[in-house]
Amino acid sequence: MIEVSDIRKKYRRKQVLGGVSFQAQKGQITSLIGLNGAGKSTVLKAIMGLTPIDGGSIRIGGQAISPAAYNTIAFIPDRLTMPGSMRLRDGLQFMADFYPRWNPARAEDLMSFFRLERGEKIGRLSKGTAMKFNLVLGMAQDVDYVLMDEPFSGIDLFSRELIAEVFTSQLVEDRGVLITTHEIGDIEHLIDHAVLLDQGRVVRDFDCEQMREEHGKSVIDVMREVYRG
Ligand SMILES: Nc1ncnc2c1ncn2[C@@H]1O[C@H](COP(=O)(O)OP(=O)(O)OP(=O)(O)O)[C@@H](O)[C@H]1O
Repeated sequence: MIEVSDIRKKYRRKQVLGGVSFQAQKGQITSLIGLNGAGKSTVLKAIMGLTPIDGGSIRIGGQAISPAAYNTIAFIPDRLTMPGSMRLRDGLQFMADFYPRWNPARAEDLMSFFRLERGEKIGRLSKGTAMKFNLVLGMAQDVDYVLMDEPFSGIDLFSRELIAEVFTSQLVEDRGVLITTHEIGDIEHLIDHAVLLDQGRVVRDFDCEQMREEHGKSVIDVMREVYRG
């Protein structure tokens, strides 16, 4: 489980996280939802140790964050960070050389699933294709948790559908997935748990099936209540 407890963060004088707490379980897809600027990316960066926090704690699999704990997580940022001059095959080789948890067989499966060409240059990929390759780089690691920052942003309908399909495939296995998004439509049917953020605070945190069964509400219904008042 990833346990985020009362984390706080200021950028200069601006409080961007005002005591955020939630949990993301292994074997579940948790979505961190919020409008632009709500603090979603900051939470992911805090979990990954990419930005310091001013208070609170983060535990992964019961341990405080440490280099060992990071071996159990893959982070998929909102854009590809590899140099544009590299070809996809070089990117895969880079991962094999530097990431001890890289699983080449799973990488092959994902490359076929997304119909990606190894000879293509990273710099020439369309936005959607770049995101698919980005997903390959994250999901082909043998880790317990995968964190994804806005994997659907700015991507055409059919690419979004294909990316959503990967979540229902065996490629996710029993990992814990934490996805940030402000466009819930594509993944509403896939997510198990929703955490709604507003101005750096958790305003709702619920099990999606339970919400449907007990209150007859979809995630979008709850979002309307929260964000439109
Ligand atoms: N490096 C930074 N320096 C100063 N302020 C920042 C920095 N990064 C983020 N912020 C501010 O922190 C707040 C939260 O930003 P964050 O990127 O976490 O939001 P988000 O929910 O991911 O938004 P979006 O959906 O637009 O990506 C915003 O007001 C943003 O302007």
